This record gives sequence, structure tokens and C-alpha cells, in this order.
Amino acid sequence: MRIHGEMPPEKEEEEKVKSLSLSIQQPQKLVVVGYALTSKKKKSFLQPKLEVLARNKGILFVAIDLNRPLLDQGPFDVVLHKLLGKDWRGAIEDYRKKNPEVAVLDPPDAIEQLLNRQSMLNDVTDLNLSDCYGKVCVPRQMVINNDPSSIPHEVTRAGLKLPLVAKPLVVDGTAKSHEMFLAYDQFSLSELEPPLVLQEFVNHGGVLFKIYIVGEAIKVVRRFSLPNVTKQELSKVEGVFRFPRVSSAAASADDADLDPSVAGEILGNILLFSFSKSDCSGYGENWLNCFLVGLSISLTITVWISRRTSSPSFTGEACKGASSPTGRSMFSGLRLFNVDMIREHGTKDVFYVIDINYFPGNIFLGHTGLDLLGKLKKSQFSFSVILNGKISTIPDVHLCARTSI
Ligand SMILES: Nc1ncnc2c1ncn2[C@@H]1O[C@H](COP(=O)(O)OP(=O)(O)OP(=O)(O)O)[C@@H](O)[C@H]1O
Ligand SMILES: O=P(O)(O)O[C@H]1[C@H](OP(=O)(O)O)[C@@H](OP(=O)(O)O)[C@@H](O)[C@@H](O)[C@@H]1OP(=O)(O)O
Ligand SMILES: [Mg+2]
Repeated sequence: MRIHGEMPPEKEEEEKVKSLSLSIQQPQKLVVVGYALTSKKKKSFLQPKLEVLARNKGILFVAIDLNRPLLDQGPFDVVLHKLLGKDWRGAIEDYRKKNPEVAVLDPPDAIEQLLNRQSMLNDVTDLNLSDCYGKVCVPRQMVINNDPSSIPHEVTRAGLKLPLVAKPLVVDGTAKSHEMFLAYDQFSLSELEPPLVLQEFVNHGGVLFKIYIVGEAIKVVRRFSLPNVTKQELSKVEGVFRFPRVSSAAASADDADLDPSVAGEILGNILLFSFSKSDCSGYGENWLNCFLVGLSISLTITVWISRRTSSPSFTGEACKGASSPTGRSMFSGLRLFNVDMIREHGTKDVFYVIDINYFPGNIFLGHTGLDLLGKLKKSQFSFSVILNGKISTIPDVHLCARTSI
């Protein structure tokens, strides 16, 4: 006899099968990430723990075979690349055109802007951020292409202030492109080999901020940097001195007990505007994705998605460039990069962008950026970074996430 409500055995069996099939997880759709990297980058980037972490998140890294046409490979959801050369550039351009649904990180044009220490900072200057939202500057600098003997005269003519940091003009991933010199007088600079950028050294209390950007995710870390150069030191010392990679990953200052005037309880607000590459509107799901990472330092970061109409002088300008196919606005099309910023010693809100790097080291490891790899295929974003102490005065801001870190 069956109690009321009890199922007949055949029905029970049917229900069991149903609940069993529901409990079997649907196979996760893998996000396939094709990568083409220099051997140096492959070693530093594709560490086993990253691959395991990625696999657990449904992301599969697949090596692109450089001996076969790229168009014959895949299908990929995302292509990550850090390779130089015309052939590769041509192949990736062609691939992008024929596979518009694939997120190619990043477009060769956008990367190219960062391969030269003059063009990498151009857009920061052009945006003239100091006028609108605070002071984000670039150090004064000049390019020396040839004839090192002309340097002393050129430096004097340009009125550059000593000391100067001499940097190789071209950034091509080689150790040579990271060879830095600090010059206390202009005459010694003739010893160096052009092409060079000569950049005014900005005293910043020996701490540098690295702002890592992966699509919509931002992480800021502190690194040790060169100490201040005093007037006394400058008057006594002559010569040009090579200095090592002072702000490498090993020079983390996140856990250091720093003077608050250097580390900053609140240094100001670094604001990240992001905007749609295609039409600068319709952020729907994208602004849900917008979030902040990195709770380890005392900066306030605000991330927002802004419409073309808001913050006209800045966002409008940036959108214009980003939405035009030939546009070369700041970071146009870039989704995988970092900005190195320092704060002028003795000031609260005068920041300088000194370097911008494409696909920098460890950008995914320990960052939530990995989660974004899959989402990047949907969103088309570019970024501009500004810094501001007075958020409340900015009109029509679509605030997405804000946190003190
Ligand atoms: N204008 C400047 N004023 C003060 N310090 C500077 C300036 N430019 C560079 N530095 C110091 O030199 C270091 C290296 O400079 P920069 O970041 O331009 O070189 P890089 O080789 O491109 O570095 P990265 O490894 O981050 O790519 C910085 O971390 C900072 O300590
Ligand atoms: O050496 P790391 O792994 O730390 O990464 C560095 C990266 O080298 P990689 O791309 O070969 O990894 C550099 O790239 P190239 O200019 O040489 O192309 C540059 O982006 C640095 O800023 C990165 O330093 P970090 O961002 O960590 O300070
Ligand atoms: Mg660099």
C-alpha cells in the first residue's frame, strides 16, 4: 500500500535519474588562450602554477606554432602575444581582421606606441590632465638620435635640469633596452650611445607605484626606486652612473614600513576611466565586471566607466582617439599593460608617469586579472589613467567601485 504522496517505483527511478543528471556538472566551456611569446617571456609568464591556476578556472594556454600560419591554428578565444618583428606583426594584424571575435591582446598598433620611450608618454602629455583633475605630468625629456658629442649643447639648449636619467629610446625586451644611467652633468652624457631619451630625474622619496591593468582590473603595488638626489650631492658629483633594475619585482615595498609622506595615507585618487572602443556607450554588463584589486597599499583608487558626455575634456578626448580606427589616443586598444608612476617629493598630488610597459611581468599571477581573460573576449576597452584629489567635483561620473587600498 502506498502512502499518499509517495511515488510509484518507476516514477521514483525517473526522478533519481533526473537528479543524478542534474548533479553531474555540465562540462565547463574552456577559454582557449593561444600564446606567442619570446623564450624569456614564456619562462617568466607561463610558470607551472599559473597553468594550474588557469586550468582550474577553465582557461587553457596553447602555444602558437610560429612555423605554421597563424590563420590555420586555433580556434582561440584569446591570443596573448609578446613578440617583435614585421612578420609577426603582419600575421597578427591579418589574424585580427579575419577573426574579429577573438580578443587579441593587444593590437600591434597600440603596442608599438609603447616600444619607444618618447611615444609611450606622448598621450599622457597630450591629455593635459593637469588642467582638469589634478597633476599628472611626464618628466621633461628629449631624444638624442645620433652624435653623442652634441648632447651637452642640446641639453643646455633645451634647458633640461640635472640630474638626468638616460634611457635607451627603444624598448625591445632586451637587457640593453633596460640599461639606465643617472647623469649628474651634461658633459658626461657624451659617453653614452644614442638613440637615447634624456629625462629629468624627479625626486620622489625612493618609492614608485606600479599600476597594473588587465582589461578592467587594476592592481597597484609599491616598489623601491632610486633615492632622492640632493642639491648638495648634485653640486659635488660629476659623471654618468649606470644603475641596475632598482624597481624590479624583488624590490617590493608593499610590506615596508615607509614614511607616510612617501607611502601616503591617501596619496590622492587615481582614477581610471574606461570606455568602449567602438562607441563609448552602452556599458551594461561591463560595468558589472568593473572591480578593484589590491588591498595592500594606502592609495584610493576609483574606477569608473564613463560615458562620452561625462568629463568632457578628458573622456571625450580619449574616446575620440579610441573610437577612430586610426586614432592613437592614450592607451588606445591596450588591455594588458602597466603604468609606472612616482609622486614628486614634498608634494601631495604631483605625480609623474615615467614608464609604460606592455604585458609586464607577473601581470596575471596573484592578480584577479586571470579571471578576466575569458571576459576580455567580450569587452573592448581602452584605458586612460588620471589622478585626482577632488572626486566630488567631477560631474556625471558613473561610479563603479571605489575602495581605499
Ligand atoms: N624621471 C625619473 N625620475 C626619477 N626616477 C626615475 C625616472 N625615470 C626612471 N627612474 C628610476 O629608474 C627606474 C627604471 O626606469 P624605467 O621604468 O623607465 O625603466 P625600464 O627599464 O623601462 O623599467 P621596467 O623594468 O619597469 O620596464 C625606475 O623604476 C625609477 O626608479
Ligand atoms: O622581468 P619581469 O618578469 O619582472 O617583467 C618585466 C618585463 O619582462 P618580461 O616581459 O620578460 O617578463 C619587462 O618587459 P620588457 O620591457 O623587457 O619587454 C617590463 O615589462 C618590466 O616592467 C617587467 O617588470 P615588472 O613589471 O615585474 O616590474
Ligand atoms: Mg619599461
